[in-house]
Amino acid sequence: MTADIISGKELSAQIKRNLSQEILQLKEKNLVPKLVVVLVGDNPASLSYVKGKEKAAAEVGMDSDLIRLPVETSEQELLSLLDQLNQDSSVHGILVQLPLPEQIDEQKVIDRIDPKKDVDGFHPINIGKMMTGEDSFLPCTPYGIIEMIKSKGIEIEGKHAVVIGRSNIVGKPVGQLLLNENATVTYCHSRTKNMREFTQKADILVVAIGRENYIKSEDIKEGAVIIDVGINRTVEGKLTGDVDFEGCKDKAGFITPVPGGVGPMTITMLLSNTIKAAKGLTGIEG
Ligand SMILES: NC(=O)C1=CN([C@@H]2O[C@H](COP(=O)(O)OP(=O)(O)OC[C@H]3O[C@@H](n4cnc5c(N)ncnc54)[C@H](OP(=O)(O)O)[C@@H]3O)[C@@H](O)[C@H]2O)C=CC1
Ligand SMILES: Nc1nc(=O)c2c([nH]1)NC[C@@H]1CN(c3ccc(C(=O)N[C@@H](CCC(=O)O)C(=O)O)cc3)C=[N+]21
Repeated sequence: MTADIISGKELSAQIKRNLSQEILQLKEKNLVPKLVVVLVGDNPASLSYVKGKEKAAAEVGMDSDLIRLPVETSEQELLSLLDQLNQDSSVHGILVQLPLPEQIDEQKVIDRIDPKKDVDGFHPINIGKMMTGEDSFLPCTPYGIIEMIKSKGIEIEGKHAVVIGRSNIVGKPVGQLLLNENATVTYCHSRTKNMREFTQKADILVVAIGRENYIKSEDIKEGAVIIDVGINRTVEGKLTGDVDFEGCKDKAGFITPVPGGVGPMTITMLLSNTIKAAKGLTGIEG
């Protein structure tokens, strides 16, 4: 079997065309959705993601601002900035790039963002609503993954979905969204024993660990849907995922590449959430 490759790049381009149209309509009603990204410090990987977000916002005609703060910024300074952005009615979406320097408590920062502007979907209010199935901002990476699976007409209901990784930003919420879609969900993590027994039974396998080539063809089931979230840089400086793509592509039914897979979808869903925030805050519809 040769897997059907789910291109996040192509699906993103399609979705962004629709988002551009929607923004044109909002602009006719004098609403220009605006995203503000806050980056503390100068981690090169973070800077490169943040640049990607700005570029994508410009592509769809959205306003965006990047606020860069020095690495020694105090927690109080960042919280005060968030209070200001929460108050500013021209700002619809706020994203604080993670990870933050160690003097800053990440959870305190996330908790301070107005849930109506929380386009990352990390605020406890939005996480709670996601769990109960209420309308909310869905975390961008998990949201993008569901859209990728659905774009291929793959049925999620009744499937055994296995998620490797249990971070608050990827693993936990992607399992919850798969559960909301009526999959049977298993989480694996660093304390899981005999992980291969789970991965080999997965109809849908989501890998979000951060280790190059961790999942190999012998770990997966024939015909499975393989979603590779990992972003790793090889010693040669190339981007690569957590899955051995070459080894798995002849056994899987569907597989996502890195780059060009989940990453671009994360950014696209961020744009989609920002439009949703702009509409929700102003009551203006496209
Ligand atoms: N494409 C995209 O849009 C995005 C990609 N990423 C990438 O996805 C990857 C994961 O990110 P994130 O969730 O933030 O990472 P974290 O480091 O926060 O979490 C990693 C998770 O993987 C688990 N884990 C680590 N090693 C193993 C192992 N050997 N076996 C089983 N489980 C293991 C950890 O388990 P435990 O909890 O027990 O420690 C933890 O739950 C990274 O490569 C990151 O760069 C992240 C966000 C967006
Ligand atoms: N508050 C917050 N929200 C996030 O959503 C968030 C974050 N912090 N911190 C870091 C992670 C990581 N992340 C990525 C987004 C896009 C790509 C992406 O577009 N990757 C391209 C490659 C980009 C390149 O070439 O460097 C791809 O996979 O094709 C990757 C990773 C969002 N994150």
